[in-house]
Amino acid sequence: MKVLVTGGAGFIGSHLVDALMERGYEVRVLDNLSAGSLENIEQWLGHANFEFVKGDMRDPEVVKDAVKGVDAVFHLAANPEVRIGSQSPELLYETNVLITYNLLEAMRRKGVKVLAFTSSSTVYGEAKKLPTPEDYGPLEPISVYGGAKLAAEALISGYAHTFDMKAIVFRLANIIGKRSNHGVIYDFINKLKKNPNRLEILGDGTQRKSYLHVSDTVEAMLHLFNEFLKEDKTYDVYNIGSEDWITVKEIAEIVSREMGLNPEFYFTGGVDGGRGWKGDVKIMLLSIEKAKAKGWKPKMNSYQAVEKTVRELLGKE
Ligand SMILES: O=c1ccn([C@@H]2O[C@H](COP(=O)(O)OP(=O)(O)O[C@H]3O[C@H](CO)[C@H](O)[C@H](O)[C@H]3O)[C@@H](O)[C@H]2O)c(=O)[nH]1
Repeated sequence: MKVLVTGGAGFIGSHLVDALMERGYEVRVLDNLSAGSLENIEQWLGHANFEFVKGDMRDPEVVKDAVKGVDAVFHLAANPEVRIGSQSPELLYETNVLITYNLLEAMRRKGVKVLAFTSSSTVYGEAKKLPTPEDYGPLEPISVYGGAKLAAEALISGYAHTFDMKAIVFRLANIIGKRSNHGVIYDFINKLKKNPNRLEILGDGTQRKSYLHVSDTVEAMLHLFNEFLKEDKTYDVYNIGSEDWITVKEIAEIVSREMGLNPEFYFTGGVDGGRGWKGDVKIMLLSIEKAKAKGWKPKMNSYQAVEKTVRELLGKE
C-alpha cells in the first residue's frame, strides 16, 4: 500500500513514518518543515520505498501533486500550539482547516478514497463527562485550536459521505515522547536549563490531563486504521489516550528529579481560574473503551509516559 503522510517530518508524523516503513508500506511525506525537520526522517531518505516532498499545503497545487498515486492519506500536518489561538487565530484556521479542505479537494479530484486524520481531545472543550466518550456532546471547544480541529473533522465527515470516501478520525490526548519540540515537558526542561534554581509553571499547576507516549499512539493509529479498512463504514471516530491523568505540578516534579534538581516552583496563577492560557482545558481524560474493544490498549500510563519522555528528551534513552 502506498500512503501519503502529511506532516510526516514532525513529531508524531515521523514516528508514524518509522512504523509504516518498518511494516513495508510505500511512504511519501509532505511537510513544509515549519515545525518538523529532516533529521526526524533522516534514516529513510534515499530508501526505495520512501519519498520526501517539501511543500506547503496552503497551496492547493502542492497538495494535488502530493496525493497522486497514493492509496491512502494520513493527515497529521497542523500547527499544534493551542496557546497561539488568542494571538493568531488565522494561522490556526489556515494550518488546520484550510489545508484539510485543500487535501479533501485534492483527494476527490485524484480519486484517493481513504483518509486518517489526527484530531484532538480539545474538540470536547470542558467536557462535563469524564472520561469523555466519542459520542459526548454537544461539542463546545474553548480554544480556536479545538474549534479548528472540530471544523476539520466536520469537513472530513461531509466529504467522506458525499464522495464515497472512508475516513477515520483520531482524537488524541496530550502526546509526548522523543522528537517533541513543544509542550509542557519540553518547556520545563528548557526553563530549567536556563535557570536550575527556579521553575515557572503557567497557571496554578492543578491542570490535570491524560498523557500518552508517542509509541503507544502510533500503535493505536495503525491498529485502528487496519481494523477500519476491514469494516463497511464510511466514517468513524476514536479517542486515543491513556486511562489516567497527571497534574502539571507532578510533571514539574518528575522533570526536576530526572534533571537532578530541586528548584523553587513559581506559579504564575494564569488566566480564568488557573489556566496556563486562554483556551487551556484544565481537566482532560478520554474514554478509550471503543479503541480497547478493537484490541488496542496503551502499554504506559501517564506517569510512565512522562518519565520516559523526560529521559528521552534529556538524551538518557
Ligand atoms: O511552560 C509551560 C507549558 C505548559 N504548561 C501547562 O501544561 C499543560 C499542557 O500544555 P501543553 O502545551 O503540553 O499541551 P496542551 O494540553 O495545550 O496541548 C497538547 O494536547 C492537545 C490535546 O490535548 C493538543 O492536541 C495539542 O496539539 C497538544 O500540544 C497546560 O495545562 C499548560 O497550562 C505549563 O504550566 N507551563
